[in-house]
Amino acid sequence: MEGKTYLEIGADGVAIITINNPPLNLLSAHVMLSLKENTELALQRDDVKAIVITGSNRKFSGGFDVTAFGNKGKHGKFGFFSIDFITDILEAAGKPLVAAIDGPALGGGLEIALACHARISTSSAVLGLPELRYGILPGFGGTQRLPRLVGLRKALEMILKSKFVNGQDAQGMGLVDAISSADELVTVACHWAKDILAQRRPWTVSLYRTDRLEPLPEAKMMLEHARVKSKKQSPNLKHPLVCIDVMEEGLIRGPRAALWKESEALSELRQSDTCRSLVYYFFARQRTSKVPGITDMGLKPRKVNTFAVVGGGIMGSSIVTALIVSNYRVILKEMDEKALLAGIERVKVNLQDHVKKGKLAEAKLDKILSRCKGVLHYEDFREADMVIEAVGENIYLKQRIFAELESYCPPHCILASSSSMINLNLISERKELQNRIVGTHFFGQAHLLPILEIVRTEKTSPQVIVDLLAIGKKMEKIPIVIIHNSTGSVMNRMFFPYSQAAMALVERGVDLYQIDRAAEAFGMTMGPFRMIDFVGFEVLTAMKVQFSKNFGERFNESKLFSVMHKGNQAGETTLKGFYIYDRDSKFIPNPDTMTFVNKLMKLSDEEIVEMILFPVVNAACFLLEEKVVVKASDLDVASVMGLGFPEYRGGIVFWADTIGPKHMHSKLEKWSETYGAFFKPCAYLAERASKRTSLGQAKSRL
Ligand SMILES: C[C@H](O)CC(=O)SCCNC(=O)CCNC(=O)[C@H](O)C(C)(C)COP(=O)(O)OP(=O)(O)OC[C@H]1O[C@@H](n2cnc3c(N)ncnc32)[C@H](O)[C@@H]1OP(=O)(O)O
Repeated sequence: MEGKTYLEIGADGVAIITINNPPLNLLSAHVMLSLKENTELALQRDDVKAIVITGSNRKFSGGFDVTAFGNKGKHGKFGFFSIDFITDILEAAGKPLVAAIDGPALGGGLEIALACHARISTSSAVLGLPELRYGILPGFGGTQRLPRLVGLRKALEMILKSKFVNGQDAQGMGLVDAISSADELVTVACHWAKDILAQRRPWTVSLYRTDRLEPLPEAKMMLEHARVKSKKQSPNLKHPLVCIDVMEEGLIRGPRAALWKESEALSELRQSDTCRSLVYYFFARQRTSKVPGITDMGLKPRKVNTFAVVGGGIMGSSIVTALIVSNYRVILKEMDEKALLAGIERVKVNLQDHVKKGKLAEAKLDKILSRCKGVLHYEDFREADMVIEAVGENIYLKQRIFAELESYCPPHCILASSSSMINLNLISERKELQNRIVGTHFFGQAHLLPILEIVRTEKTSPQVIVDLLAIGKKMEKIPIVIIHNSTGSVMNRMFFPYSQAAMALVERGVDLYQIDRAAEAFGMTMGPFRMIDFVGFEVLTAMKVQFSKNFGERFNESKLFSVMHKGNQAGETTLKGFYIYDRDSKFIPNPDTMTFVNKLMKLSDEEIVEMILFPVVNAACFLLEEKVVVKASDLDVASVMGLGFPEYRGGIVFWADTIGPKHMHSKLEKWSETYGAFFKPCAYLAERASKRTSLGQAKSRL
C-alpha cells in the first residue's frame, strides 16, 4: 500500500494538497512522506499564501494503515511523523492551513486535521480516534490536541470508547469550525484559509490552546475516574491506562513533553500481543461478509422492505424489535388475540429497555412501534419480502407453517427459520421453495446481540445469502455465514460445551461462582452460569434434546441442569436462575444454588479456564473438521460476538494457536480418560497437534 499526495496551486494563492490512496486514503509511510514533501514545497513557494489539505474521492483519510504498525521502516519511530512533521512543520507553518473533511477522518487522518489551523467538514463526515481498538493509542498528537479542542471530558469519551462523531456533532463540540456541502467543501476551506491570513478568522494552534480545558483539579479527577472505570471494565488491558497517563502528562508537564511520551508509548504498544490480536480481529471481523463462491459472483442485494415474523414469543418479539429499530416494516403473526397482544407488549418492553439504556430516544418509541403490525392470519403475508418463522423447536409445527407460507407469500419472498436446532432440509419438501429457505439465527436475544448467523442449506441460492448479508448490515449485525447446515449452528455448538464443562466441574465439587469469576477474570463477558441465565433454560433445554440425539458420547448429561429446571428457575427472563435478578438486571448469587457450592474439588482459576475453554476449542475444531464455516476466523468472530470471548485475545481459534494445539490435545486426552468422552479431542485437533501446525492458519497482519 503506497499512495501519495497531489499538490495543486490555485490562482488565488491557495495550495490544495490532496491525500490519494484509494479506497480510504489510508496513511502509509509513503503517503506521510509525500504529504511532508508537498507541505514543505508549498511553504517555500512565494506564490502560495495558504494551504488546504483534503482527501480524494470525498474521503479525507481512514487513518494509518494498521498493517504497518509492526514495521520499523526507515523512519522507525512514529515520533518522526508526530513531532518533526505534524507539529514542527504542519502546525508551526507560517502560512494558514485548513483541513477540508468529507467521509472518514479517523485515527491519524483526524490527527493531521487537528494540527491544521481550522477544520471545515461536511455534516456527514465521520470523525474519531479509534486507536484503542487496536491496543495502541492515538500516536500523531491526538491525545493532546483533541482535549484542547473539545475539552478533556469529551476527548476522554471519544478516545476511550473509540467513539465516532459526524460533522454536525463535531461542529457542536468545537472539533470543526464550519460545515459545508460536499460540492463546495474545498472552496469554503480556501476562503477560510484566506480569511485567516487576512486576520478575519482566528489562527488557532490546537496544541497550545487552553481555553477549552477544564481546571486542573477537575481534570485530574476525571482522569482518575477514567482509570478506575477502565481497570474495572477491562482489568487485563494496559493500553487504556497508558493513554490516560499520556493525556495527564500533557496537562501537568505540557503538551510537547506529552507528545514524546505518546510516541514512545505507541512504539511499545504496537509490538504488544494485545495489538497483534486486536489487529487480527479487526480484519477477521471485516472478512465475515466475504464468502468465496457467493459474494464474488457479482450479485447485487435485492430490496427488502417488509418482513413478516411468525410467533411473538421471546425470540419472535426480539426479532421484531431488532427489525423495526432498523427501519423495516414488520407484520407480526400470532395464533390468537391474547398471544398477539402479549407479543406486541414484549416488543414494547424491549424498546423501553433500549430507551432506559440510552440507545433510543423516548420520543421515537411510538414511531418505531408503529412499524409493527399485528395480524392473526396469513393474508397480509402477500406483501412480505421475507418471512422469519420464530416458533418453538417443533418440526411438525414448522412444516405446517412453511406449507401455509407457500400459499400466501409472493414467489420472491425469502423464507427463513430462526431455529438453530432443526435441520432446515426437513422444513419443506417442496423443491420450488428450497432455494428460498435459509436459517437466520440470532443468538440470545436478537435486539441485544450484534451477530446474525446465516445458515445455508445445499439448496439455498447465493442470491438469498447476498440479500441476507445486506439485511444484516442494515441491522448492524456481524454476519457469520454457515455453509453447511448442522445441528446447533456455530454459536450454540461453542456455547454448549462452555456451559456443559462448567456444570461438570460443579458436579465434581468446584465452586460454581468461582467458575464464573475465573472466566470473567480471563476476560469472558459472562461466566458460563451467568451466560446460561442470559440465554435461558428454555433455549438450553431445546439444545440439550438435539445435542444428546446428535452428538452421542460428546454430550454430557448434567444433573445440575435438571435440578434447576425442575425448580422453575429458568434464567434472567424469569428473574431467577443461578443468580437472582432485579428489574434493572442487577444480580446476586441465588441462595438455592448454594447446595451446589460444596467446594470439594479445588482448582486454580487457570485450571478452571482451561477446563471450560479447551472443550470450546475442541468444538471449534469439530466445526472446522465438518467444514461448517468457510474460514476459521469466522469462528473467532462468533466466539467474541456470541460467547463474549475477549476480542483482545483474538477469538477462540487465534487464542488456541497462541497456546498451541499440542498442549490442548494432551490436556483434553487426559481429562477424557478421567472424566469421560465429553473431553475427547477430535481428529482435526489431534492431527494438528501431532503435526504441530496451527488450527486456524490465522495470522495477525502485523
Ligand atoms: C498513528 C495513528 O494514531 C494510528 C491510526 O491511525 S489507527 C487507524 C485508525 N483508523 C481506523 O481505525 C479506521 C478503520 N476502518 C474503518 O472503520 C472503516 O474501514 C471505514 C469506516 C473507514 C470505512 O468503511 P467502509 O467504507 O465500509 O470500507 P471497508 O470495507 O471497511 O474498508 C475498505 C478496505 O480497507 C481496509 N481498511 C480499512 N481501514 C483500514 C486501516 N486503518 N488499515 C488497514 N486497512 C484498512 C479494510 O480492511 C478493507 O479492506 P478489503 O477491501 O481488503 O476488505
